[in-house]
Amino acid sequence: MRPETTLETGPAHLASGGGFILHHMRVWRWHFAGLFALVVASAACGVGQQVGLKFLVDAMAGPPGFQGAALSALALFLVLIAAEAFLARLTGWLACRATVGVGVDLRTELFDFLSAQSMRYFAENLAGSLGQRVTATAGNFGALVNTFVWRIIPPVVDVVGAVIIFASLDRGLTAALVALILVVTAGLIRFGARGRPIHRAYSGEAASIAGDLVDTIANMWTVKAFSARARERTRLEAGFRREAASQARSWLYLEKARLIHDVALWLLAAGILTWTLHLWSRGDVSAGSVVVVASLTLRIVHSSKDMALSLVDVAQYFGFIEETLAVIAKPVTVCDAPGAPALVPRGGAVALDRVTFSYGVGRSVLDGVTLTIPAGQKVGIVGPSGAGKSTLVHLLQRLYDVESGEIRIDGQPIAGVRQDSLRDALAVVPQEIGLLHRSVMDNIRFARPEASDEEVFAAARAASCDGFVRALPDGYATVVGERGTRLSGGQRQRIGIARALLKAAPILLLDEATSALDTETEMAIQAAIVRLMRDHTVIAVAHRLSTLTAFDRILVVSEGQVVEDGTVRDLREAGGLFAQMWELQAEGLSADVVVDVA
Ligand SMILES: Nc1ncnc2c1ncn2[C@@H]1O[C@H](COP(=O)(O)OP(=O)(O)OP(=O)(O)O)[C@@H](O)[C@H]1O
Repeated sequence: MRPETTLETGPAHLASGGGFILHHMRVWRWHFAGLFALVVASAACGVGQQVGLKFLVDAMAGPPGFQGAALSALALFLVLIAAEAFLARLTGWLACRATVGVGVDLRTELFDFLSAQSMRYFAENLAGSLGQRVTATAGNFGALVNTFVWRIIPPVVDVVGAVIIFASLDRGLTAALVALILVVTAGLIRFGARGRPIHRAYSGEAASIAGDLVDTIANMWTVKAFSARARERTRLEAGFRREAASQARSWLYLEKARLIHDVALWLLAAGILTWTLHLWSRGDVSAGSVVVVASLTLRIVHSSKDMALSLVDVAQYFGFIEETLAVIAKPVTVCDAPGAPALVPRGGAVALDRVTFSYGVGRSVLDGVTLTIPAGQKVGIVGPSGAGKSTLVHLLQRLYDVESGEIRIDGQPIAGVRQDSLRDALAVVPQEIGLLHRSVMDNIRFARPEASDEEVFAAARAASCDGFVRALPDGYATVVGERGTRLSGGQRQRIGIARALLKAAPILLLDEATSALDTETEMAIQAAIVRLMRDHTVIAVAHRLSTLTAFDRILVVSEGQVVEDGTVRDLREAGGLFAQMWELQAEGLSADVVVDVA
């Protein structure tokens, strides 16, 4: 047996938001290197314009005349403005290509990891919130790149340019500028890092209420049927308010950073301008130098106005991405053993050896079950509701790992083979048929994408669905609606059965697969299954006992144990639980009543 504690932690780069982002940026490294060079060059042109302005003012301070120094300064000024704009547009183009490219990679990898999670994980996490997180990660990455490209790198280049230009004018001025910038930057980075838990809490709250909203919308029938619109509205409103409160905390934190930054910038501008004017009054610097200092200072003030906010935004985007990784990159609890071989099907014999399982804390749902089903046998599983029948079907697919004991298919422990190969050997029709929002044809063919149209039609005929499908507005091309909502329950079941028959796997698992059908259709399908699956193993959970008469053997499950095992005739004669259930059904009562009677 493979203990569930064996965890697949996933690639190391999923351990942190930074590692995850860098890993994907590395794939597009030339794009990002080019992007960085373009942003720096474009911002440098902006700084160069201020120098052009200085030359222009200094030339104007000389004798009048539209030529020589004035003309060169004007030309420099105009060329740099055009170059800045041109480089900025190239930056935009490259940023778009790199960002959307990485967005695809990020979502694909998150989906890979998500789809490897166990069914327990999906029972614990709402699909809507998981989907929202995957989508938002690409959005957050795009926002992160945009923030760096437009709001962080340009002011940094401005500051570096200012330091270089100021150094040519006055050492004291330069030292003061560098000191102030270092203090402000260090303060903002610290402030940004301290805000991370606040932004992370907001992201968690946002994903959770988004998932809740999707869940409520998906179950709108239940909401309406129980006149719960007002109740649900109140509950969701409370969720929105909680999210709003954590959004406000996150937002106001950003505003605080803005305030600190504004004060620091005012001090910077006031100090620099006063000092430069002082230098000019002493005749140490030219009027052009005062202009370049003033215009550069204003440029820093403007371009870095949102710098504080941007740094905190970056912390917020990181917070979002890390929160997503914390949820999605959870260690996988049901995973393939390293180097696990593929299952080699040899007819479809199934064996359970002292299998014990529970869904968590609490009593065992299956308790030391041992049984052997030879290849090709047709086995019906019956028993009261909640007895553990579906759980048995789940464990055979290894949707969960058993707690103790072992399940073998054709002599191979299922925990020791690759999960995909195990599921290749099984065709399953679950209680709730999950149909995709695609055509009937695509849904049936999902089992075997290479199947011909004729094979699809044959499977549909065997599952008694060819007739009604052809009567649909677009026949086999009719789109079934989200989760198959445009079809009746019985129609969905029959498409699910056609899909499983098309797969023609060695073992067919049916979990109340015909419960929504009338008895006549149900019996016709069960007979077709027994006929078509002559050489395959069939394990069918059923409530309507009469439909199992063509089966070789019946297992009666009750309270996590197989309590009876034999043919329909044997069990009816034995006078046990099965015989009681049979009699009650013959009298028209449901099997569940037996639980209370027994
Ligand atoms: N995902 C789950 N998480 C926790 N408990 C579960 C889960 N699925 C089933 N259970 C519990 O396990 C027990 C067995 O459930 P199971 O679905 O196997 O019963 P069943 O015999 O198929 O019932 P039914 O005939 O009503 O479909 C039940 O008590 C049920 O509440």
